[in-house]
Amino acid sequence: MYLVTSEQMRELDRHAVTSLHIPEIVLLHLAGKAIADVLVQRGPRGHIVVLAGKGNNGGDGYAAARWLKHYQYSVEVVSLVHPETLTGSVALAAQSAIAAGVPVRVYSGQPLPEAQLYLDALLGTGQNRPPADRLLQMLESLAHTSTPIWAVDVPTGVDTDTGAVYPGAVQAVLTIAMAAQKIGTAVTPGCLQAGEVVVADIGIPILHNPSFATWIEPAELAARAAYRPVTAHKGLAGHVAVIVGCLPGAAKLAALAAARSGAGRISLLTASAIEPPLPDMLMIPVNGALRNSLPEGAVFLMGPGMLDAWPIEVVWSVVESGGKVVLDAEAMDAWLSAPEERRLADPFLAERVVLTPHPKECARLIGWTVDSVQKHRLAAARRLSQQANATVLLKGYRSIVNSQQSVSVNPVGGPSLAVAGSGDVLAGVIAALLAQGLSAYDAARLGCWLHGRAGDRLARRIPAAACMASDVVQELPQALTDALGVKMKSTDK
Ligand SMILES: NC(=O)C1=CN([C@@H]2O[C@H](COP(=O)(O)OP(=O)(O)OC[C@H]3O[C@@H](n4cnc5c(N)ncnc54)[C@H](OP(=O)(O)O)[C@@H]3O)[C@@H](O)[C@H]2O)[C@@H](O)CC1
Ligand SMILES: [K+]
Repeated sequence: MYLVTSEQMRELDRHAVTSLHIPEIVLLHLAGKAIADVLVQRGPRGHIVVLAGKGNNGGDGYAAARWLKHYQYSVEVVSLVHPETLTGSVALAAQSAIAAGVPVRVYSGQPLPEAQLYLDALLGTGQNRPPADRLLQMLESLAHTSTPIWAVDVPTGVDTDTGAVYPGAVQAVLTIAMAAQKIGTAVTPGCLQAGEVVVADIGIPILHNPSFATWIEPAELAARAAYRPVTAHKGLAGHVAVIVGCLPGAAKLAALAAARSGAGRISLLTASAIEPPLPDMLMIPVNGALRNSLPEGAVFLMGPGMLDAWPIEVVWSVVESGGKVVLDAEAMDAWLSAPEERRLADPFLAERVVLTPHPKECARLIGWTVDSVQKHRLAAARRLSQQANATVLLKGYRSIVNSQQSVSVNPVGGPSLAVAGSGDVLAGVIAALLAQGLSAYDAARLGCWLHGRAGDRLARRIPAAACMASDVVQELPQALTDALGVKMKSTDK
């Protein structure tokens, strides 16, 4: 499922209006009907107050009010501007609502009328600045009400394209998105304002565009990675080589996760013996230079528990060896410390190298504050992907995977994963998927989905506060079953 920006949505709207000859007012009426229909199915039966702005988002609101009136609801509109000042399709939608008997009041700072539900049709994809003046005043009074709010398309005060949240932003329990979900409501912090998002089909075709962001949908990726012919042997499922740092526990967790995610063979490259030994893994002792011990054709995982155990040049030589690589923790810093011409030398590096930063690491690597990374997660992931010339998985709720022009958002995962060692598990899963033939982008996408799903499964049995990273490893086989669609649909969170 696609996640679109305001510009991409405008392009789709334009296509519907100009190429398919669907008048804009028809789209507004269809949007209004879609909103009213969701309300009939899921909303309260009492008085509905529609808060309408001057643009087409307000037009959707007027059209919804007209439909609600038609369905014999008690409904009124509170408008930010005088209806006579409206122009174009929104003016037509307002006239239609008024003609149908919907009362319209102009907001001038008075208390909002009591309601069972407020419908936020103030601003949608046209918002281009933080709310101010009268609008901000209305938003502040909304912030103090306990009445539920549903947002039309995008909650007012949430940036459609970045998910940034402005002061006063509407806190919705439900957002009804027209034709496609807007990306700002899929990523944090915007998704936290949007509540549940329902996409309404109002007849606007979603023409495929390779630059659309998408939700991660695991079924096809999982089927590719997990396919085993009857003649399968371990050599078909690749080899993951985990390079052990000074904290071997982290590498062990990653190796166990790789084993539970389908890697055919797993080796631990270590300078000192690991006790107790892991029976399912091969220990490769490193005596002298690491680069002389690297097994051929393996996918390398560096970073978990590494601290500064290996010199920077070792990380560079592993990345430049031509194989697939997962870099986490300090190994990412080592790669980013390579001179730019070295980092950018291979134009296909992002197809085989994955970085898995959490927000603090991402901030350190691109020189932003953690706060700016968290407010602009899409931009931060893109920046790091460009700077590192690699696929980047920015961890955290609604993880983002960015590879060159492609962006995906992970719909699953939650607080049970916020535990030490969880990132090591994730890195191990991704390394296993790379070993099974997925590209860096696909392995990062399926990896974070499986990891998130394992965490969500765990959360059904154990409170998030009591989850351990090794518990997540135990859930990985079931998460893979889910991804393959055997038990649950991919969209079932
Ligand atoms: N087009 C179509 O075919 C369809 C559209 N649809 C619906 O229309 C919505 C998009 O409508 P839209 O483009 O008219 O923008 P909208 O969000 O209503 O804003 C209006 C104007 O407000 C202004 N403004 C901006 N920020 C502001 C701020 N902070 N505080 C105060 N004012 C601010 C700014 O104008 P400015 O003041 O800058 O001149 C802006 O132009 C979309 O989300 C969907 O709901 C769908 O039903 C399908 C069919
Ligand atoms: K809105």
